[in-house]
Amino acid sequence: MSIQLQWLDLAVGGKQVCRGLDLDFSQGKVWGVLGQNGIGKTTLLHTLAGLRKPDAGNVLVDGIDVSLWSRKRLAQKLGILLQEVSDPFPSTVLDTALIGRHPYLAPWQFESSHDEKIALDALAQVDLLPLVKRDVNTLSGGERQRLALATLLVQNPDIYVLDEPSNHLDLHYQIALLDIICAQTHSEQGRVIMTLHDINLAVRYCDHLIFVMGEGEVVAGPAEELLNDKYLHRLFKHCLVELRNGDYRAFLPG
Ligand SMILES: Nc1ncnc2c1ncn2[C@@H]1O[C@H](COP(=O)(O)OP(=O)(O)OP(=O)(O)O)[C@@H](O)[C@H]1O
Repeated sequence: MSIQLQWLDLAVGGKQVCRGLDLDFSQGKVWGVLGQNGIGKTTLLHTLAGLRKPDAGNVLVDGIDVSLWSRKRLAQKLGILLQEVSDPFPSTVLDTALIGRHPYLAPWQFESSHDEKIALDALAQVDLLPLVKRDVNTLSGGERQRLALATLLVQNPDIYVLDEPSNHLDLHYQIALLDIICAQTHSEQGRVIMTLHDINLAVRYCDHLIFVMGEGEVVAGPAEELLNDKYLHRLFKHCLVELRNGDYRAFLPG
């Protein structure tokens, strides 16, 4: 499946996020969206997932405007991790993970043992099997984030749109979960598009980057073309020092 932005204009809260943005996500597998707090990264992600209308231009999924897809068909192709999840109703960890199967069920159809096996496999991947019967409202922040990512694995879309997937996760789970999610791009259609604040996670995982600079300016391209002083200093409004050890690259605040 393909996803493209065509002449996208987007503004929120009086701020221009992008202007005339053209982008074809088939050029890369794992895309990182970076920029300062409040610059419009979440707004951009919500727009490309069809949760918000652009001011002008289009988001095309398989060549069709995202607003014309049925939510159910779109959910089989594209899954989004929101920055904050809320659980207004009591639900177990397993029942929450099973929500990922809803795009594949008919109305009023109950989940089968096959659906449950898919959910249990995903919960095992994020080390939540011991907690399957727990109420989601009792989970820690990191456990809840692992459950949200497991629910997306159950949904199994081609395109993962992730708003700060490393939120609440300790170092071990940041790497473990991003390894699992990025491994989903092995198929021809597989894509990950994620906002990140940690430049070193972006260096580690992203082959393409989108820098949201402010006042409508967006720079996008292969990571190796964008990871340089010219852009990073402007992006972070802070000087960064680059460390290299063979192929390993890291950036520290100067
Ligand atoms: N409904 C709204 N009304 C007014 N302003 C809004 C609304 N929604 C978002 N904003 C503002 O739009 C700007 C962009 O918000 P957005 O959540 O896209 O930023 P972000 O780059 O994801 O930020 P962060 O890194 O802090 O998560 C922010 O200044 C936010 O306060």
